[in-house]
Amino acid sequence: MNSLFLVGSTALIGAALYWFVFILGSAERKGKSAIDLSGGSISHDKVEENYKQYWSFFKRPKEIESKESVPAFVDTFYNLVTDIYEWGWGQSFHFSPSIPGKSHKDATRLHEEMAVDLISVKPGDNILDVGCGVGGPMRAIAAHSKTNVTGITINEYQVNRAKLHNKKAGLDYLCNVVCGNFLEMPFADDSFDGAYSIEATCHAPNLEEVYAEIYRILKPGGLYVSYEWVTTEKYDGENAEHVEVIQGIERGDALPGLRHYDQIGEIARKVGFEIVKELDLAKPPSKPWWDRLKMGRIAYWRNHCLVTILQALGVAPKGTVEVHKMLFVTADFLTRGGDTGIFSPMHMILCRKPQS
Ligand SMILES: C=C(CC[C@@H](C)[C@H]1CC[C@H]2C3=CC[C@H]4[C@H](C)[C@@H](O)CC[C@]4(C)[C@H]3CC[C@]12C)C(C)C
Ligand SMILES: C[S@@+](CC[C@H](N)C(=O)[O-])C[C@H]1O[C@@H](n2cnc3c(N)ncnc32)[C@H](O)[C@@H]1O
Repeated sequence: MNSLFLVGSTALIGAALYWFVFILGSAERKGKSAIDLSGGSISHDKVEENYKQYWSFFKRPKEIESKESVPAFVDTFYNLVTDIYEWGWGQSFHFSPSIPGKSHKDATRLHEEMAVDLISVKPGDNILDVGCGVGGPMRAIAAHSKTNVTGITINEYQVNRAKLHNKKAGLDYLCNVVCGNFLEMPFADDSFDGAYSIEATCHAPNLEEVYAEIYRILKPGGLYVSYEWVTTEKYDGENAEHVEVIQGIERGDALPGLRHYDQIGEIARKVGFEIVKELDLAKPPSKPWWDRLKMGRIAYWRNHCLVTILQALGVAPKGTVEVHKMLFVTADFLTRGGDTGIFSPMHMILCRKPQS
């Protein structure tokens, strides 16, 4: 009787643990498990120190405004968050409008495919992914368009992750990744047929400099599309709640300062682009992009427990719990930005480099 009880309760605890770790929360394939969480290119014992260093940037706002220090600050951020993003969100580090009846994975892919459809490229063309992360969009875009995609990211750890995923997906013959700064790209003038950036150029202290670089590397007549993070027409700089939400988003997402939506077209024109189309993809009839963040709340709590246990066991580096907490708080600011309509992560701008 006693041994039957023991076997029964062990099986029950095992099943509960399995449910807690593997079933609870989003069911998407992430390709990264909690036991592999690292600090990117930062060594295990330096993660906590680097997290403190990340926060110290915000104590010296003048520094994150200077072009020279921003790439290092963004690089540190992505060393700290890349594994957590992949584990808890997937290989595409961006938002997309919810689509009734479709999974997050499908909605994400459709949002990515739309970018390459907009730049009207053909199979065999060479296109650039500006700020490519671990390459989720790049792989979807290469598979959909059969173009050769080169991705650039400032973070070396992401380069290695992206290359590994490209190989695993059998797409390394179309996808190439380089480590570099999008403010000074290692590419020749007029060398790409098209370019896109998905929620990446918001990290630039000066948008004009990235747009000028993209303009330089595009062939005349080439198209560039960007999904920009912006404050909308609803944002009021005198409203304390608005300011709190936007500052929260900037601090939790390594942003040197969010731009207002009406600055984007102006900057693109200034560097020489013709504006083909400009539209906030978050606006109705699109369904809320922030629904996914709201629905993930139970999973975040589960993740917090797991990260705490793994850090206590020495499996996850010291500092991981703090980084996870920061993201938890950021998710709330982003949701408030969406609910109030003062923020959009998908202000789309489609530009052409003139023929002459
Ligand atoms: C474009 C950028 C990144 C956008 C999003 C991909 C990420 C913004 C906030 C991130 C997350 C917040 C909460 C995390 C959660 C607490 C954790 O358990 C699992 C991962 C999160 C869901 C994480 C995932 C990625 C984000 C949604 C910026 C940086 C310009
Ligand atoms: C939020 S992620 C988006 C990644 C990818 N576009 C996606 O949607 O999955 C932002 C990306 O921009 C890159 N990035 C930010 N600043 C950069 C810079 N100065 N030079 C190159 N890449 C940069 C980051 O390294 C990261 O890969």
